[in-house]
Amino acid sequence: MTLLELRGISREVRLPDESLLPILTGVDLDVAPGEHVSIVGRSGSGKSTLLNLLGLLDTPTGGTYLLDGEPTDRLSARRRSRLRGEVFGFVFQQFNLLPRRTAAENVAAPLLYARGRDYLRRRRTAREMLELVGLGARADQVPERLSGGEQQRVAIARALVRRPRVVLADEPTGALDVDTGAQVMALLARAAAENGAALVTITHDLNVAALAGRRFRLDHGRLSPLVEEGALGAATSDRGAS
Ligand SMILES: Nc1ncnc2c1ncn2[C@@H]1O[C@H](COP(=O)(O)OP(=O)(O)OP(=O)(O)O)[C@@H](O)[C@H]1O
Repeated sequence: MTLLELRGISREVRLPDESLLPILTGVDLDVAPGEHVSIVGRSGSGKSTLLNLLGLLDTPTGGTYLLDGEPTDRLSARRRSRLRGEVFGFVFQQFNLLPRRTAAENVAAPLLYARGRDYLRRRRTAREMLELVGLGARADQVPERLSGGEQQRVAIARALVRRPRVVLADEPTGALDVDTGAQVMALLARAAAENGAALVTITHDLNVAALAGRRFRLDHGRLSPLVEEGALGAATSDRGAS
């Protein structure tokens, strides 16, 4: 069963001079439950636009996006918003933590909109998620007291706290040094797998992409499998341009 299915997706924007700028063109992508997919591409290739479409933060201008086999273009705004919170967890390059809240409060924040038991147990669940990312002892620290790698681990715990079926990670190691980034990425992949969540990582870093079971390359809005040595080499040379 396919969880996410993009068929011939395009996304274009209208510029002030009324011309249309294509950002994504004819994108086909399937993501199965629990699998890890990575998408590499240079700056401006459309990576964030694609991730925003997958996460129901944006809508395509052409093609079909099926979630659990259901076309997403027929969803009401209310159902889109609910599905976004239930199905997806997001990890961003800049962590996006609430500065005046503790790590535990940041992780519990998505559960403030939950109901019943999930809401009532939110503090305990948040601490369990912080244990999962190795930060149980730092639960009461505010973000500025944590290193960049630790802040991203808090963001990972927050992304997983509602048990999403898919984690969408946009340059999750982009603000970290190489070694910390590698550790955080390995932890993200393990934590997503332990929670049974699919993971879609977009990155310009081939080492980050290499952890995924299936890898794709986005080039000028077109998606293709990243399989050959030549393609890997070409993507590596993009790093300087990002
Ligand atoms: N609303 C918009 N209006 C005009 N241009 C846009 C809009 N959204 C995106 N773009 C352009 O589309 C291209 C793709 O943007 P996107 O943010 O998806 O790229 P990216 O691959 O994530 O880049 P980066 O790695 O630098 O974040 C860019 O050239 C961007 O300037």
